Amino acid sequence: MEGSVRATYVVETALPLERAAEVLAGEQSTGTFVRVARETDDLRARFAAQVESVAELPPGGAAALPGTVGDGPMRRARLTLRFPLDNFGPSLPNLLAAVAGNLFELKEFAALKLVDLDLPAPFGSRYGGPRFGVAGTRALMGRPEGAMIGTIVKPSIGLSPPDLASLVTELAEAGVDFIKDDELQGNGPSAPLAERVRAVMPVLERHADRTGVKPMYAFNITDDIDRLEANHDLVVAAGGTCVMVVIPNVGLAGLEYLSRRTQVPIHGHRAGFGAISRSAQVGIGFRAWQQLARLAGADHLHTNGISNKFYESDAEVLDSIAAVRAPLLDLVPTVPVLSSGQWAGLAHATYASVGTADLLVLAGGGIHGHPDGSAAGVASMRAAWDSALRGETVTDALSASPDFRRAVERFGPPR
Ligand SMILES: O=C(O)[C@H](O)COP(=O)(O)O
Ligand SMILES: [Mg+2]
Repeated sequence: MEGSVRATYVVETALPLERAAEVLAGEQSTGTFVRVARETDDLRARFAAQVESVAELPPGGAAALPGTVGDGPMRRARLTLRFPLDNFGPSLPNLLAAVAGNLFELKEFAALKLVDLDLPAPFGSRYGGPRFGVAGTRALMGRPEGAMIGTIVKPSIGLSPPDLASLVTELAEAGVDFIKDDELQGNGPSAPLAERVRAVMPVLERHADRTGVKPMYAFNITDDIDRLEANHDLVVAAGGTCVMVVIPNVGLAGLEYLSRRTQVPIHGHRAGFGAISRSAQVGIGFRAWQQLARLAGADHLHTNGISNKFYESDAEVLDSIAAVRAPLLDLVPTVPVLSSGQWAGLAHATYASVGTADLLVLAGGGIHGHPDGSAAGVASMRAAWDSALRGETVTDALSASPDFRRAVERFGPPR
């Protein structure tokens, strides 16, 4: 099969950098720790991964990964390997064995993080990517332009289905575009998926009959793979227009399985992603990972937002949003989902940095924690985003919107 995959890593090692790169390339393609009998030059020429570039970086200063060997000074580098596509074919699980497999355990490396991927066209042919993306999501939620404003049900767990129905009624009347279950609310016995669907969908259907707009509700259908289809069907049969999965928990193969069958957009939550990405010394960076999630079918993908409650800096968040918006193998564009500690006061700064309204901006605490309640929280978000999109200043927005002014009393000064 023609073509190759380029994988870029940030590594740290006490070995000479070129030697370390060769170890990595050999171990992850044809080789092992010694040259073996049938590893002919011809075989290596066809299947061995090639070192494409090694660029030294300033030292990172972080502690070496456990078990690292070597006495020499640690050197840090960005290195790119090229893997023949023939080694694994356009299969995401098998690609991962090569570009993100045993290599994390090699003792020659004090740091090793996969930071980017360049995948050839056959991946786009095999994986359909998002079925709905930005345009399909906008059409279903009845928001042809402007920022898509959404919320997460909070409290995350504990609301009874009738309480949930009453919250959804308030949010729909306030003009929210999107509501989602929290990732913590899956199919627990206190509020099973089927009961949540039965509570929420009649509210949204009645609202749609009255207004012509059905806010999108992402039901969290995360579960074992053999339950995903039935969970999806339950939502769709009741008129639901979105399903959510926690991608690290169902895995790329689970997401892909669902994507082949789905009749509605898939909201991709990234809870757990921090375990593979937070360390600068080991794991997979968002630029690489988001490509896999998009190929496997994520219509919406969490990127965090600026000034979030997690560890990522604004620069990292903005890079993640840019990564999701960058074209990938002719796939339909995925919607970046800005979530985590978001509220109205971040709208102007976010829009100034990203320059697009093709975003799903979610505020949980930032809406339900509004001093005047959830509806006022939605109104504050809408006022701030509409103002930002009109090119006004935060001060303009504050003087025009009492709900935004009240939000500031609770959440502090806007950015
Ligand atoms: O699932 C999410 O995206 C988070 O629960 C965000 O919640 P928050 O807006 O209250 O931080
Ligand atoms: Mg959450």
